Amino acid sequence: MKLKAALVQMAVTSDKRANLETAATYASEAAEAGADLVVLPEMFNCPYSNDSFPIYAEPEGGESHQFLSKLAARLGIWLVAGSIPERTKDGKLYNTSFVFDRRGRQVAKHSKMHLFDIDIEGGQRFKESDTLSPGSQITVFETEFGRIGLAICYDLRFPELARMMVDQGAKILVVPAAFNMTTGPAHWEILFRNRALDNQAYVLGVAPARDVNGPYVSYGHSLAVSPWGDVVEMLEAAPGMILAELDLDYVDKVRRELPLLQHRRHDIYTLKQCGL
Ligand SMILES: O=C(O)CCC(=O)C(=O)O
Repeated sequence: MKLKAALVQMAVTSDKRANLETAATYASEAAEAGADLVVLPEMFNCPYSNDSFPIYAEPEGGESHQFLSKLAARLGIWLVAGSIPERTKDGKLYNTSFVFDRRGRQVAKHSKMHLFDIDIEGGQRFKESDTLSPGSQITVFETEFGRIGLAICYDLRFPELARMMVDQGAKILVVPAAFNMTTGPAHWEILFRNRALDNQAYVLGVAPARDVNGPYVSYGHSLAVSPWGDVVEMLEAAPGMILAELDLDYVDKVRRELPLLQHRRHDIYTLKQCGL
């Protein structure tokens, strides 16, 4: 079974409505080209900054959520709606990705579990935990193509999380993300290829286009990696879209021929999900 995925590397501005419209334009183009699944970047409706998150934050069911739900229904696509700052009833903020099915129903929601607090000498600094709270759910959702796992940006650096999504049946991992000009050139492609190899899964990374005048300069380089670890397609820094065909039978073939997931020594070590 095959599905067509569209990876939308859009320019993100400080105008929320304009960002939603840009996402809709790409999604319409993708649907016209036969895309089954459209993926938007991390924080696609808001500048990536701690100053902006509280201002742009919305509850589940807010303006962006309604817009995206209608968009998915109108186009008849699966929509992994990048991420937006979400405000919950208790007033906390999360970096949250909503997923809508072809009828516009929300079928999943992932809040970034690992907050991006780094301070690289002479390079990137950021402290998401100044404004955001971490999510605590591992997110896998069911489609007619099988299960898809969802993580956000820095979450990708934690191989345990990817492996747990795969243990829950995911053959595709979708990662809205926004690496920067310090860690992007150094680690972006390696990490995506690593997770694909570790788990023999398709891994999709979707970033905002680079804006050198923005508060946070995105590395871009949205990419699709195959379960064999090949980069199927990768963009550079400019706005654009990848349309990639994902072959789920190929995932099965790679896992059958090189059965590393079955070769694990569960008698020696194990990965367990903690009760909350
Ligand atoms: O892990 C990285 O290097 C970048 C992560 C990041 O930018 C994020 O989580 O938003």
